[in-house]
Amino acid sequence: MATSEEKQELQTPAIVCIGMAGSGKTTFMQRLNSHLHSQDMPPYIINLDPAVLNVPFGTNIDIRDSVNYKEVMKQYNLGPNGAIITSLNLFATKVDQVLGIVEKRAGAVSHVLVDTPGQIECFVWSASGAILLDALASAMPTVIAYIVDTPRTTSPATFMSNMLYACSILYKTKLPMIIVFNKTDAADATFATEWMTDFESFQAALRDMDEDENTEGGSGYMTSLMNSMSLVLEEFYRHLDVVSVSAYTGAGMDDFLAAVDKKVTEFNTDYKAEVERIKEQREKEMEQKKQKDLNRLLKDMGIKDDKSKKTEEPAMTISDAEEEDEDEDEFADKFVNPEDAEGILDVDEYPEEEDSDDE
Ligand SMILES: Nc1nc2c(ncn2[C@@H]2O[C@H](COP(=O)(O)OP(=O)(O)OP(=O)(O)O)[C@@H](O)[C@H]2O)c(=O)[nH]1
Repeated sequence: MATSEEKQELQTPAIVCIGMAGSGKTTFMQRLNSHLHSQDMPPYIINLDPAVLNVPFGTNIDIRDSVNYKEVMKQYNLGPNGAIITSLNLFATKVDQVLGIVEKRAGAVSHVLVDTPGQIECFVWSASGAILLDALASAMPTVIAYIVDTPRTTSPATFMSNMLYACSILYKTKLPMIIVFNKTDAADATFATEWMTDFESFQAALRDMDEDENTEGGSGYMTSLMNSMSLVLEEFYRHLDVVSVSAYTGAGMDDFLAAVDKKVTEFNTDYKAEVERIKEQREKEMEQKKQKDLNRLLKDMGIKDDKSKKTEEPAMTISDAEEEDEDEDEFADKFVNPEDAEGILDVDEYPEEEDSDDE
């Protein structure tokens, strides 16, 4: 892994694509990938969706090479969402390894692109999602691209729900966010940018919705609730950059990259200190918890074996406990896809890393 000095120098942005199922994350990544390649700026690509069948572009690290989603479902008797969370948990046990590879590569690429599962909550609200995002953010400027399906967001009620979701992700991840209105070839996103910048225009849309009883949410209560919510969201909108793109036609890709550059500056000035503080606090808490658990274990084992020997000869030593941790790692290793000899490491790329970058 890179030293802390190298870490400070690493300015390659990581773009984490998050969005509701079908919003176009994968297609957007595909378009961004080809756009960057066309400008001689190849990115580094990570797929964190264990359940996706086909990824229409080459990936450098793919969770599916390390964790067999269907096997996880079978062995743990889990449904689709539980299996996604468990697969991410297993993958997160290797976060140091993954980060080591990304850090080595990141200096030679323009961007690190990360695709996530469409089941947003499985990633954003899971412990493993937080671990993976924290790890990325501690290594390089990390930006969330929240992809919105524009044609499906034209009603004020759906628009507000989507923005509230984005708002909760911003506060959960504490990372700079760009709202990407995708599919603008099918529906122009001007209405959305207007609603976000001009409170009056959103109020007018709400009034129209209220008058038309056939539209969703056309009740007085809903309109009044949304009126109040939109006031709350005004503050949220101030922290965002908004771009309109079409993953199909490629429109808006340069605007998106300009917004990323802006967010990288913001990350370095406003977010980095907070990310470091959270990381330190989490490490401290984990260390305290580990120590507490170990003390409790030693105490329990001592009482069980021989009370008089308790202080002189504990039944379990720290190294025993560490061995137990290693056993847990071996357990996680079993989920590494046997077809991939290198486990979590990209087979094509890992061997050449060793010579060139190790110093
Ligand atoms: N018209 C139009 N359709 C798009 C665009 N981007 C994606 N789509 C379509 O939207 C659908 C979903 O796209 P995906 O890229 O699979 O969406 P996703 O968010 O990755 O989906 P999940 O991984 O299931 O969450 C597909 O049918 C795409 O062809 C776009 O810019 N314009």
